[in-house]
Amino acid sequence: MTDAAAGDEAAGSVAGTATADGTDTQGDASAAADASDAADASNAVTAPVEPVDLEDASPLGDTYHRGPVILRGQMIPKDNTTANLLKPDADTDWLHMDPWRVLRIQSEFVDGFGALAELGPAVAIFGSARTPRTDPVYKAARRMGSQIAKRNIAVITGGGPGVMEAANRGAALAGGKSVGLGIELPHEQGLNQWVNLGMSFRYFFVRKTMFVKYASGVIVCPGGFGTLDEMFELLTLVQTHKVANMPVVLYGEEYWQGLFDWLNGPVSDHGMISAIDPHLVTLTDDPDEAVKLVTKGL
Ligand SMILES: C/C(=C\CNc1ncnc2c1ncn2[C@@H]1O[C@H](COP(=O)(O)O)[C@@H](O)[C@H]1O)CO
Repeated sequence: MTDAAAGDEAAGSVAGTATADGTDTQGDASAAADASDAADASNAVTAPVEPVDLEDASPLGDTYHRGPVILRGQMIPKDNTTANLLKPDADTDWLHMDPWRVLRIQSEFVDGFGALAELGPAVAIFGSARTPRTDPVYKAARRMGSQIAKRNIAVITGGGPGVMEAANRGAALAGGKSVGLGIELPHEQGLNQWVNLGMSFRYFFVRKTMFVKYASGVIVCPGGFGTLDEMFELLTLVQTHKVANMPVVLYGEEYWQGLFDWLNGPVSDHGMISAIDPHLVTLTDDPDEAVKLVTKGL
């Protein structure tokens, strides 16, 4: 006999039901009597017993409810959710399963929104994690970070090395808000030392949401897959009107020209994109012009 059945017997029901909690109720035919019994337990002793319609009883025995799902016979679990909750875990596999992961993702969104809600106007600077400090692009990114901060606009980067460090460095040394939204990567050192408001994310997609939600313009410096991913995500969201139109400035004409020739050439000729709005994406070699363009509406 299952726990559920044992509970039903105690309740004096022929075809009782058991909840996922392991608390038992009587069968459907006596549901109304159940409700009034619950309202006044003392009446339950003296109230006349309602006749149970045996026709309604399942030949499979008790019904076990788990939310909208019902289980009968051999499908009824031997334990119940409350017992599972209270049971000490020898096996921790559940920690790595999707339902639990959903809560971690949710908490990352909550932390991110909480950290950035009062940031104010901001511009994101994307670019390679590998740019050496001696590279002219590093110098340019540092200048752009500084110029943006001097306009009282926060600078948001991926918080890593290379272009990210340069932009954060410029912003922090200019006395501005220098935001680093880092990503947890094995063997990586974490946020660069020039970040004064930082958070490390486990999930790339949560972190990308933060860039898009809190930046009102973006400067894209030369970079690889990470930079391209961030730029194309933004362009896709703008194109599909999921986010408001915002200036996207590509720093480094020679570096980017080939990609945009290809987009405006074969990709457009095959009808895969409509012509790129020249107001949306601008290429420049001048860090000051990049800053002017990206901060125009702020
Ligand atoms: C691979 C190296 C460092 C990785 N560390 C990163 N930290 C934070 N953000 C990163 C990192 N790597 C990539 N990103 C993000 O992508 C963009 C740069 O990627 P790319 O492939 O180098 O173009 C950047 O905007 C970040 O948001 C080397 O030490």
